[in-house]
Amino acid sequence: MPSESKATAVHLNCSTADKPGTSPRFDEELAAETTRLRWLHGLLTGELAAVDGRAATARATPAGEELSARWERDVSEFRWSERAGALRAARAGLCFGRLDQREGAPTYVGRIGLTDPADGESALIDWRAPAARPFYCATPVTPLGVTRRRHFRLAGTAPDERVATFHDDVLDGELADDTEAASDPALLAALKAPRGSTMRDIVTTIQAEQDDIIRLPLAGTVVIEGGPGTGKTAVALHRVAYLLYTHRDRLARSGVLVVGPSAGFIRYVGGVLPALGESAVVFTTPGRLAHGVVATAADPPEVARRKGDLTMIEALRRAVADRQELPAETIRIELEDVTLELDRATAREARRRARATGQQHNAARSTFRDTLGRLLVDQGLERLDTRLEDPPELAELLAGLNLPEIEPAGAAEVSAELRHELREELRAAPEFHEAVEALWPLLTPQRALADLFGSLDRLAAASGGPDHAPGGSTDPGSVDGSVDGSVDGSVESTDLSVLYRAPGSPWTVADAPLLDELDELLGPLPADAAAAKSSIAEPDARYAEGVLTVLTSADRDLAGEDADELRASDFVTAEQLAARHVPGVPLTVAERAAGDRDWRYGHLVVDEAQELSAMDWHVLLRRCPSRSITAVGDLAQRSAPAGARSWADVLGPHLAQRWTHRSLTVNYRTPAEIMVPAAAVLATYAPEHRPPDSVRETGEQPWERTVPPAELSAVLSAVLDAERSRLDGGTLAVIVPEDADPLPAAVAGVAVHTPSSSKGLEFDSVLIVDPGRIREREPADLYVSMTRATRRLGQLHLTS
Ligand SMILES: Nc1ncnc2c1ncn2[C@@H]1O[C@H](COP(=O)(O)OP(=O)(O)OP(=O)(O)O)[C@@H](O)[C@H]1O
Repeated sequence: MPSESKATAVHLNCSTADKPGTSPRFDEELAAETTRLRWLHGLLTGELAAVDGRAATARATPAGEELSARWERDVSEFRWSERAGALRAARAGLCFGRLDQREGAPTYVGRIGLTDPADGESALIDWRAPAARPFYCATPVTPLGVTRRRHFRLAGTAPDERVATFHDDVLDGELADDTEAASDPALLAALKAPRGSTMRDIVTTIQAEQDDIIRLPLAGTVVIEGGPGTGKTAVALHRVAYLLYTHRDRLARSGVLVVGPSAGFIRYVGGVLPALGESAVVFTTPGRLAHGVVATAADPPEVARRKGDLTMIEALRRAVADRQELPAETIRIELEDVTLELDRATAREARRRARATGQQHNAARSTFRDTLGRLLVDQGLERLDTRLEDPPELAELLAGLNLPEIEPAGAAEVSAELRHELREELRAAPEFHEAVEALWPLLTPQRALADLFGSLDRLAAASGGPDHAPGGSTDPGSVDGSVDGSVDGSVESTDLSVLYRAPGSPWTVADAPLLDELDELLGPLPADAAAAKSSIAEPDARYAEGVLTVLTSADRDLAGEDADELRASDFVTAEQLAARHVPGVPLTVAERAAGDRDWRYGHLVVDEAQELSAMDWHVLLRRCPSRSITAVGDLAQRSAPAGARSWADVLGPHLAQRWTHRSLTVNYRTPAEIMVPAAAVLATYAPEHRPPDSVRETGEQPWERTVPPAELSAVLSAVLDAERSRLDGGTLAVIVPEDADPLPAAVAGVAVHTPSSSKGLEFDSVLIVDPGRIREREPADLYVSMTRATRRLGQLHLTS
């Protein structure tokens, strides 16, 4: 770009009424902006070619056997490929704004930062850079040095995009008018546009109150609360992009975990971060919190409440301790010359020693088995010794003869040999192994939980209390510690019988954190642990050690003097890193993190956070030791029985007072006409919550109709036909009660949701069938359903 046009700052006060063709001056400027946009595309194309070339060169570089060379090559290839990905993602809609300052040349704001190679000056500012902040925050009252902000509307496809039109906010002294958000044409155009099947990013129109939250510091936990449509999800996702940009060195390695309410929601929002050029993100749902399990079923409310309570942590510890049993009757093990008796005292001693190791249940089993074996061999030796002794009469006679003491020749050897024989025999005895399996079984979380919920006795033992000592015994002396030594029988008992269910029942969402907690208590099966260890080749382990050293020293540089900062080694061990590193397969952080239960993320985002139970939070926080968390939610939309009634209730036990609260108040989704009846529903069950203020009106009133069930099919068919014809490329959804009867064929081809599956989503047109039933079950569900609509809402009531 020639430098004089780069420096030109034409202070033309274009009103929002300006359109191409309405003034020669406007058209001239439009052409100049398009020229500049094309120049920026040229820069991007040039950088992309250079970066692709560097990635290819790095890939082709032979690194030999030298581990540090391999590390350097891999890092280099990864970094160049990452930049190439970000450049590609930024092509569409590359530059969307311009800032004219009181001094100096105008700056251009876009989806990525670009530099002019001719002079090394910044040609385009990344929207996340501090210099771009005035684009979102400057107001006539606080102009932040900006005299004019220009929003571009682009047309065409990259690299041939053009500026179709632009709109200026004049922030300069007397010329400035205090423009309301609602009169921002770029925002209104974005809000009026028909919705697609996936969420779009909002980089071009982020509002000041949203930008404030997006740019909050990385450290600490923030709860963002706001009514439906206030942009909580959008803000949380853009905050992730901002954090990855600002703290790339730290977060791109550890990744960010985003938890959303459903798989449908994740599909809906999953494209936003890739579109912003970010990939180090893992998405999951509460039903997937346990490794290897996808739980979708729901529990009855009282069961979900109980499962979501933190008392389950202690109950599960007791349930695991209960699997470390004493035999009800003495178990006899017949060996060749002697019968061994595995009685309660022997088992108790072996259990005491195994528990004292402090290891997880599955790892501690080998101590239990080996101790039991040793005690039984001792018992066998004792029994054989006694049997070999002379009868008492003979011993008396021999004593009377007063013969000199005869040293038993090689007694020690005889005993060692005998011990060896007994040990081998015991090792080969199936009864011994059956006894070990019965008294201290190897357990997966799934088996442990299914066994627990399928047995009233086990549930009683896990409930605690004086009558239910874990470990198959009411003998108080038998409760001698736990897997981690913390079960002492003193914790208050909880009646868990409500959790009983028929064996073979599907996993529920509320089971997921319990399975994860059990995973923590049980640990891997020894075979898995051994396999994981042996699969780590020696050079890979050394490679990982090297990586860890580099990362840790880089972290130290980043962390400065702050002793509270976590280092790479706080998150991973070299062994874990090696296990995650597959030579020759450069997995992304997201891929590696998603496949690793023990991965510790650098930041955690929880969407629809009001739905999470205390147990969900408990297991999630384990994945984020830095407690760098963004939680977004709305207590008025809570329908999960174990969800949050107050943020202090769910966060207090984990974070005490160490979290902050921010609010969003403007509804960018639901038009005012729809918010009126939605607010009326809210007032019936949560009058303490203020509905958000809609940013726009559409002039279209929501409608309601009552039909007899027999006519539902015909009415639905007619209504849906009419809606389809008005969609104009937008989206339509029917929302039915959670326990609805199958819908008539008329809805074929239309997205059908329940209130819970519609959480976090939005559609241009929403039709609610049988709202009375939805409300009867959970009034918040009706509020959620009504506020999914961006344009039209209809409700079909059924006569009883
Ligand atoms: N600044 C903005 N510019 C353009 N669109 C926006 C802006 N803020 C929010 N929106 C749009 O408003 C809609 C609602 O946003 P979002 O889904 O993030 O709200 P929410 O608070 O998470 O809603 P809910 O709690 O109901 O799920 C989305 O289409 C989003 O893209």
